[in-house]
Amino acid sequence: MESQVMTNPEDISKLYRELSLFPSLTRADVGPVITSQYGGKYSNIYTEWSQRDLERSENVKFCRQYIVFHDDKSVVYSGPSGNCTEIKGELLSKDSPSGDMKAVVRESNIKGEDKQFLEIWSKNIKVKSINLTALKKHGKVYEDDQFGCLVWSHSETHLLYVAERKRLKAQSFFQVWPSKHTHLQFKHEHNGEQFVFYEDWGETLVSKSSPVLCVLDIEGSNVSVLEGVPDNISPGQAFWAPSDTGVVFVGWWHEPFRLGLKYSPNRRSSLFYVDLTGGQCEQLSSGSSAVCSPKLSPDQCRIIYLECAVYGPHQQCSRLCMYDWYTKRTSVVVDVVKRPREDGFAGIYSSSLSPLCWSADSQRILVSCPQGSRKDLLLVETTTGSVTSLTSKSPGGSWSLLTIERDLMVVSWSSPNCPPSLRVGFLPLCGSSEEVDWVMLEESQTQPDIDWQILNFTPPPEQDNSQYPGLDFDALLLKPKDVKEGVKLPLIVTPHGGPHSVIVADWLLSSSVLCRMGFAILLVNYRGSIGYGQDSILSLPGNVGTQDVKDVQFAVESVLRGGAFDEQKVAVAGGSHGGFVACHLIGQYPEFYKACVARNPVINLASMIGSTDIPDWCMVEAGYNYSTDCLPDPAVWEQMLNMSPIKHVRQVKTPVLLTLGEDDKRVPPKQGIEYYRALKALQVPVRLLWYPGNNHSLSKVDAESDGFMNIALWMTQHLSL
Ligand SMILES: CSCC[C@H](NC=O)C(=O)N[C@@H](CO)C(=O)O
Repeated sequence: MESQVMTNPEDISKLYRELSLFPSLTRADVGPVITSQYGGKYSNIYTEWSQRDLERSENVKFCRQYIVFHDDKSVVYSGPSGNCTEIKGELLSKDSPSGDMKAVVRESNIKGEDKQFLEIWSKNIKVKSINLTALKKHGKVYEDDQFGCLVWSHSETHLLYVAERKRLKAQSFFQVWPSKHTHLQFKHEHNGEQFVFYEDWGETLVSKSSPVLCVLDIEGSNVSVLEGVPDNISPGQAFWAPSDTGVVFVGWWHEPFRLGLKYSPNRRSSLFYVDLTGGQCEQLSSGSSAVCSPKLSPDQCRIIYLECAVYGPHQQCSRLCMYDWYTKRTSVVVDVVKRPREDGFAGIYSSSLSPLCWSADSQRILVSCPQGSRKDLLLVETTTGSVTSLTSKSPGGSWSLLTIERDLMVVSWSSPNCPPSLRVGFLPLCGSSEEVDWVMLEESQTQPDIDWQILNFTPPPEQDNSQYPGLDFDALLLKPKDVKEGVKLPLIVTPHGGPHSVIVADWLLSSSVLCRMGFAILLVNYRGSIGYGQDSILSLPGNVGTQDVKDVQFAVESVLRGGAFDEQKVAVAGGSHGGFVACHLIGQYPEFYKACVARNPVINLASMIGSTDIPDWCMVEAGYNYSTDCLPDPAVWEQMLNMSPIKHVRQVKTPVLLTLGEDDKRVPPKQGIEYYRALKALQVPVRLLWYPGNNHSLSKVDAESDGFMNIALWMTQHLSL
C-alpha cells in the first residue's frame, strides 16, 4: 500500500525545528489606566512568552508589550508597543499595584558563585539591589508555582516572598581549623550534621524542604522571616491580608513525612492567617481537606480558593470556596459535579486560578479549565454559584485566562492546528448575555495541513462500570488534511498520563509534527480523565490496567472501522500512566500494535510504591485507601503486581522504545529498567534512551527534541514506512 509519511531524518528535524518556533504564553499583566492628552484611555499589557531555542538547548523567556485603548467596555484600538526582549536571570518579578515600581528576584553568577538579589526598580532606575545571599536570613528563594510568590503590600512599602529556611552550617567531625580559628569551631554544635537527610516535596521540588515566609521592608532594606507559622506546616502561595495587617497563606502539613506535591493538589492543607504584630497564626479553613490558589477580591472582602479531598485520586473535581474576611464565614460557591449538567458544565478542574481572577465588582470569578476535551473560560457568580461558559460557543480549542484587571481579560487561545495567540476582551456586564468581543493582539499561524476533531465513545455494555454506569469518553483525532487517493494513514494512539488528567484541544508540538509527517494521532481521554464529572474520575481507581486499557482499545478499533487508517500500521505511545496503558496494550493485544514508545512508564506498582514520591498514588489506583502508617501487605502487593503491565510482559511482541529521565522522582527510571530487562530476556526488540539531568516530564529542550526524533524514527522503522 502507498505511504505518504516523511521518513528522512533531515526532513523530520527541519519540520520539528519549524514548528518548535511557535512560542507559548506564560503570563500577562495589565498596567494602570492612563488618560492621554486627547482624553483617550489606555493600558499597557505586559506579556511573557516561552520558546524552545534548539541552538542553545534551552527554553528562552521573552516579553512583549501591547497598548490597548478602551472605553472600559470595549477595546477601541490596540497594537504592540515595541519588539520582544529576552528575559534572563529573573526568577520572579512583579509590578507594584500603582504600576510605579517593579520588584525582581534575580539570580546572577558572580565569580563562579550563584547569588540572589532582590531589586526594586522605579521609573528608569534600579533604586535598590539587595544581596539576599549575603544577608543569610534564609536559603534560596522559591520561584515555583507550588509555594512561590512575590507580592507587594497594599501600601507598596513591603514585599512578601517564600524561601528555604536557613540551614545551620554543618561540618565534618574531623574539620580542622587553623589555630587562630579555634574559637570558630562553634563548640562542635553542628558536627555530624553534614549528611543529615532533608526531606523534599518530590518531583520538580527536589531542593525544597522547609519554606518560610519572608518580608522585605523596602525603605530600611531589611529582610525578616515571619514568625508564628506552626512548626508542622510548610507555607506558600502567600499574599497580604486586607490593610496589610498580616499575611494569608496556604499551609501544607508535612508530618509524619512529605509526599510529592506536583500534580497532587490532594495534600492536607489549609488557609492560614498570620498576624504581623503579634505573630498569632489562625487557621481559616477546616484543615480536613486540601486547598490551593487563594485570591483576594479587589474590594479586599473575600478570598476565593479551590478545595478537594485529601488522598484519593490526585486530580479531582474541585470545590470553589469563598471565605468572607469580615464575617469569617466560608461558603461553597461551586460544589463537586458528579455528571456533566444539561448545559454542559462538568465541574471545576484546576489546581491554580489565574493570578488575577476577580471581576472589578468583586462579584464574579473567572476560571479556565477543561470541560471535556476543550478548555473553556467559565464565569462564576459568587452570590448564586451560577456558572456560564464565555467560550463554549466560540471556536473549539483551548482558552486559558492569563489575567483579568478592571474587567479586561487577557487570554491565550490555541487549538491542535493553531499555535497560541493572544487575545483581549471585556467581561460582559453582570447579568448580560452578551458575547465577548475578542480582539487579537498577537496572531499565530494556522497550520492548514492539520485536520482535527473530537470523537465521543460509549463503551459496549460489557465494559460499562456497574458502580458508575453510563459513562462515556472522548478522543481527539488529528490527521493530515490531504490524503492521496488509495492511501491509508498509519495511526499513533496516545493515552494521556495521570490517569486523572486530560488532553484538551490545545496546540501540541509533537502531535502536530507527527501529523505533518503524515501520521494520524488518536489522543484518548479514557474514563477516569478530568473534565467529565467526578463519577468518571472515581470509576477508574481499582480498575487501572483494565478499564483504561479497554477504553483505549475500543476507541482505536472504532476508529479503524471507519476504514481511513491502516490497521497493520498502528503504534502506541504514552508517558507515565500513559506509558502504563501503552505497555498494557502491547501485553494484552500482542498482535495489534507494531511499535510502542513509553516515557517514564509505570511498569510495576508493587515495586514502585517504595521509591516514588507519591506512594499513595500506587495504593489508590490499585483500589486501596492510603494512610501514612500503612505497612507492606502481601495481598496488596499481589494485587498491585497483577494490575501492572509487567504481568503481561511474556505476551509482548511489539518493539519498545523507552525514554527515561535519570532524575525522575515520580516514576523512578528503575521502573523502565525493569521492563527493559524483561524484554531483553524475552528477546523483544527494545531500545532505551537515558536522559541525565531530566525528571519525569523529559522536557529539557535537548531531551525533548532528541526524544521526538527517536520516537518519530522508531515509528517509521517499525511501521515499515
Ligand atoms: C506514580 S506516577 C503517577 C503517574 C503520573 N501522575 C502524576 O504525576 C502521570 O501520569 N503523570 C503525567 C502528568 O499527569 C505525565 O504525563 O507525566
